[in-house]
Amino acid sequence: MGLELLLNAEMRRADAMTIADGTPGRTLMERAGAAVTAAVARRCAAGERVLVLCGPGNNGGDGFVAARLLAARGHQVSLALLGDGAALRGDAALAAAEWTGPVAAPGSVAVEAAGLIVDALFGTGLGRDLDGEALALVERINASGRRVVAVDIPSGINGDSGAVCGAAVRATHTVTFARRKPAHLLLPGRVYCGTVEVADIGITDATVAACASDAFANAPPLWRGHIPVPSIEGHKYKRGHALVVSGGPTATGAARLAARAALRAGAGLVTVASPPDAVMVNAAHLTAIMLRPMEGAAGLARLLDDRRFNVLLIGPGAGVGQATADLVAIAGGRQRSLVLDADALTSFAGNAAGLRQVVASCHPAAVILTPHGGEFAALFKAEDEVVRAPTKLDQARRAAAVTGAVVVLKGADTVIAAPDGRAAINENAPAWLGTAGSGDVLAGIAAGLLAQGMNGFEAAAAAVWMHGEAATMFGPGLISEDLAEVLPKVLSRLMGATA
Ligand SMILES: NC(=O)C1=CN([C@@H]2O[C@H](COP(=O)(O)OP(=O)(O)OC[C@H]3O[C@@H](n4cnc5c(N)ncnc54)[C@H](O)[C@@H]3O)[C@@H](O)[C@H]2O)[C@@H](O)CC1
Ligand SMILES: Nc1ncnc2c1ncn2[C@@H]1O[C@H](COP(=O)(O)OP(=O)(O)O)[C@@H](O)[C@H]1O
Ligand SMILES: [K+]
Repeated sequence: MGLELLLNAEMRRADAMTIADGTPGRTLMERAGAAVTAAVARRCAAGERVLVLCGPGNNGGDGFVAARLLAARGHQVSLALLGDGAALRGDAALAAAEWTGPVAAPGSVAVEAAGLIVDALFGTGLGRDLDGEALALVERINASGRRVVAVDIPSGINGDSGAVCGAAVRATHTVTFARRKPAHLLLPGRVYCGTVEVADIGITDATVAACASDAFANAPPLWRGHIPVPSIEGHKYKRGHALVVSGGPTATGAARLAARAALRAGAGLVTVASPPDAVMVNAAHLTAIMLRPMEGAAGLARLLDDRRFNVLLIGPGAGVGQATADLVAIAGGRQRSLVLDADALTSFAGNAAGLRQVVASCHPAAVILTPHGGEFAALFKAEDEVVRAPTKLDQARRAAAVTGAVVVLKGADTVIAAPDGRAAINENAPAWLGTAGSGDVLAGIAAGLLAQGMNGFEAAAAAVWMHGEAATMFGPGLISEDLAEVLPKVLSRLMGATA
């Protein structure tokens, strides 16, 4: 199954195209119900009690199909319908007509008595917050502690944003169709889904390609072909030289974390540019990484006269204020690839337009911005269309469009967005990656990949994935210093897979 993600409207279009191409909607619903049935059957012994809760739309239709097929397999199935059976329309009405068992009202069923619950209340058609009977039912499902298989999306989760609309079913497993939706990856939706399975219901890859809008799950097939593989004929200068700007004497560690990650990610050389009063602190801790003194923006400008510095990373430990904004502006005018993180971003709080100018002055070199949620909110506080975008995916995409940079909006569900509209949602970061300094390491990995000539979007997406993978491989107890040391294992797996 491809990595494309389908928004609600795109999924509706894919359904409609498939129907127009000759597969009746009722057939799609039958396949969807069959996939749910198989998922339930894998979790329940024959004869076990299954409660199917159906809603008023086609999600409920899938539930009626599953109920019929589960009963035919010998399960004890009871079914409740939210709303009036006579109000069912289209395929859902046809599926309901084939269910010959009783249809109960939700208020009259003992949710706790079920071995497993099938949640077929709402899917991609959820139109507003749950209230009244729907809200009460979802609360009873969650209080029951029963296993729940959700059809398409746990009811109450918005498929585009992953947001909880009033309340949402906490599923143990979710069966979705054709491709995953953003809500299966974005928080909080992802944690409500349990495990997620994608069932093929006959929507072709060509139909998905025609309907999808360049949003993907972040995984190696998106960028593996761009990962630089060192050549026997190469040398260190062919692998790029990253310059990482250090903070003052009491704030040098962040730059060194980033510098080491850039070197481990494969940059041929890495130099830390240090304020003069921090040079001895940095010198005491650097070995393979080189060190140059740098006095303010004029000092940075002089260093950048050396064309071999092809990537610059500013932000970790830099301090918020005009001095850091000046460093960024100087770097921008020199057409080098840039990674801007942390304080470099906050120094442009409310001034995304200023950052846009810097990005434009780097062209055609790539610029990657790596804000966490707080830095993002500060940077874009004057850009209504960014901060008010309805989903994290939209926010990152609009931020990329506004600045012209690749934006990495971090979190457990990091979104990477390019100005051309491509976007990826990351899902491999373990919770223990949220540790002091791990963002500095991410910025360093991105700089290391850019130094080797990777394009901005691919470098950013690969960096985020490698960062998550390194943390997963290391396991709990991780501190930021550990991340770069696991990168060789991550890289050799990636390169092994290209061979
Ligand atoms: N042909 C198709 O379009 C297919 C659709 N499929 C299923 O159909 C689902 C989408 O069906 P629909 O578009 O009918 O949408 P849903 O079944 O997700 O929900 C729409 C229905 O719920 C009501 N509703 C929405 N929000 C509500 C709320 N907060 N409180 C109370 N009522 C609310 C709407 O008025 C409407 O009746 C998918 O998630 C998938 O499960 C599958 O059967 C595959 C084929
Ligand atoms: N709960 C979490 N689960 C997974 N990854 C997380 C979690 N919290 C934070 N991260 C990741 O950890 C990194 C933290 O970056 P950042 O907030 O800049 O921290 P720092 O400033 O300490 O370097 C980001 O890559 C982010 O995506
Ligand atoms: K559902």
